[in-house]
Amino acid sequence: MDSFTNQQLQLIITQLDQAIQNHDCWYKNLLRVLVAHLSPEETDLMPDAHRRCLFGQWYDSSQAEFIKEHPAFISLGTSHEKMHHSARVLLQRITENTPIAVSDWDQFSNHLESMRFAFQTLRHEFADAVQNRDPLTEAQTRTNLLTNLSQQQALVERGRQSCALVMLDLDHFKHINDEYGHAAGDEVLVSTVQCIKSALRPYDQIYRYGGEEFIICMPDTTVEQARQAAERMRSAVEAQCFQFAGSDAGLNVTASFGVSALSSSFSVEETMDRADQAMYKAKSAGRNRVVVDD
Ligand SMILES: Nc1nc2c(ncn2[C@@H]2O[C@H](COP(=O)(O)OP(=O)(O)OP(=O)(O)O)[C@@H](O)[C@H]2O)c(=O)[nH]1
Repeated sequence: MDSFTNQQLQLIITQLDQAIQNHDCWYKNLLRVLVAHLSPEETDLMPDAHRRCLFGQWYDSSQAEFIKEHPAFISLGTSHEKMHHSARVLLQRITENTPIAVSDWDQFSNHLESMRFAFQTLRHEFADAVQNRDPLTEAQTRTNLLTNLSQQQALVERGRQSCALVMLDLDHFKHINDEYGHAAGDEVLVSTVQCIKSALRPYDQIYRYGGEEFIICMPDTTVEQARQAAERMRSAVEAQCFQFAGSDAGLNVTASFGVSALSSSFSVEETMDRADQAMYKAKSAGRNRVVVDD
């Protein structure tokens, strides 16, 4: 979800709502045809009926391109296709003027239910992502931080994977606000989060922990790998160059990083504390550096 912008998330929610509404209309019409033995829509009898309905057209369109790889979206497509195939079986009975078998109706109902469940799951996931996002930086808020970290710790405890936390804080950020204004400070925050996200893997998660402090959860990552990643982030942040009124030569910002392993030896809260302490050691040692918790 972190790879989607808020605008993309909002757009997909609107499109999903529209798709749900369209499907309800399609379903009402299907019932009408089945109950009153009317002639079915020709497109509903075609083997690729799932591509011809309004939802199918949207699903295959470039509008939905950016969520094509999302597992819940793929599962929605599968259940939608199955639902159309079983609806076609029912409609064929109407055209042949033969009774509908209860098993065929049950199969259709089950596929319809799975499809509606997939719709709701996807919508909920996207709405949840929007709700738990910091509107300025689009990093996640702290709402699900402890729950998500506890889940990661459970995987670590079962020996499934390693996991590392990286705490980072912009250096002398107050000076940027004081010297160039709050809007300039905001721009630095937004750009820095973008810059850090582009250095992360899709399943790493970045949370806004405080004003200019962020915490990154890196699943399947050892402390050494996290240190190297933090080092890459540190130099990417430092390479940014901002142009604000009064900063003719361009303004560079830096950040200090603390790295700690999420293990069974310490609680999630203690691990965050240790990453925080490592980050403060980086500040005390001169800032713009990465310190690993020892
Ligand atoms: N523009 C902007 N500033 C923010 C936001 N949230 C917090 N801040 C500012 O971030 C600054 C943090 O300052 P300090 O805690 O003194 O830290 P610092 O200046 O970065 O100094 P060090 O951390 O010691 O390097 C304060 O001036 C806050 O007002 C925000 O959303 N936007």
